[in-house]
Amino acid sequence: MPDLDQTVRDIAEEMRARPDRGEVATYIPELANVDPGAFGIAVVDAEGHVAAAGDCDMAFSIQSISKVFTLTLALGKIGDRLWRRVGREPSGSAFNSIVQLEAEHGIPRNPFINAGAIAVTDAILSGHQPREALGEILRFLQFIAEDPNISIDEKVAASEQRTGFRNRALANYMMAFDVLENPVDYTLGVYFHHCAIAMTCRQLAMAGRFLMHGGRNPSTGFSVVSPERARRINAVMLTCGHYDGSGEFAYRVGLPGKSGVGGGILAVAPRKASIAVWSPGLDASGNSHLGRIALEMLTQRMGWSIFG
Ligand SMILES: NC(=O)CC[C@H](N)C(=O)O
Repeated sequence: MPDLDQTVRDIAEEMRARPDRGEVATYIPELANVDPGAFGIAVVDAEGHVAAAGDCDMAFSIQSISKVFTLTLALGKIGDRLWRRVGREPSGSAFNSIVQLEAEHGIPRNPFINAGAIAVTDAILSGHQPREALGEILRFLQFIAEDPNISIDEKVAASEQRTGFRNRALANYMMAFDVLENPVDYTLGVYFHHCAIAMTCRQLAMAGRFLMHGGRNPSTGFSVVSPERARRINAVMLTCGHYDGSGEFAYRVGLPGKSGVGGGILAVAPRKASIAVWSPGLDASGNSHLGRIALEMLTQRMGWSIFG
């Protein structure tokens, strides 16, 4: 098998040189200020070794990648009852689409499109103050990444608060079907802030370790979730983690993965690695353009596709 450190360094070098970088998201104004030339990658293997290169220690806005962690927390809180409020089928439509909600009685297709993630955030909130729910999410990330230096980028959160009209529409629409239980402003406040959590590739790859190890944090031995739950979260990441680009991602990369409009992707090679990549330019589905290409190279060179 090729050397992981060398492979990761090679990929970072190739990505840095590429002229095709995609388009940085501008609908959240603060995200538009990010350098499209950035590229970072970090891989934690089954032995806990970290291979990292490029801008792997630069913090970026994790955006929808946070939805993997909120899903994990919500399942921990209310278990399979969560699936009464949100489905687990791919949507085949954009991350912020509203069209399916009317026909499907306000139940979002899956926990990774915006509507679904807002419903998941509402389940975490369950009567608590927004500050408490947000603290819980942040502490969970710090715990699984074993790093207290993970925080919310308040500028990004404020920028999305100001411009999040579509998300407000989605939340109000679900409220009309009684799918949400807390005041819309509370739920959206927590949602905007957890999307605005800033992390480096290294921190994110560390945070994803429990998903490659049957739900266990390999260095501490602590069980974060059961093996069955880890498998299921991976399954939803594979089928829904890249919105209407999920089929393409499975076809090209062959791993469960979750993208965010900040340009990050967290991918899981079960029993082999937890991987984070970051390149801010996006493709037409709102997924990192070079992030996906880098992951495709990595899985090909390391032979890590779950499809053999
Ligand atoms: N795909 C994403 O990362 C979207 C998350 C972003 N906070 C939004 O709600 O639009």
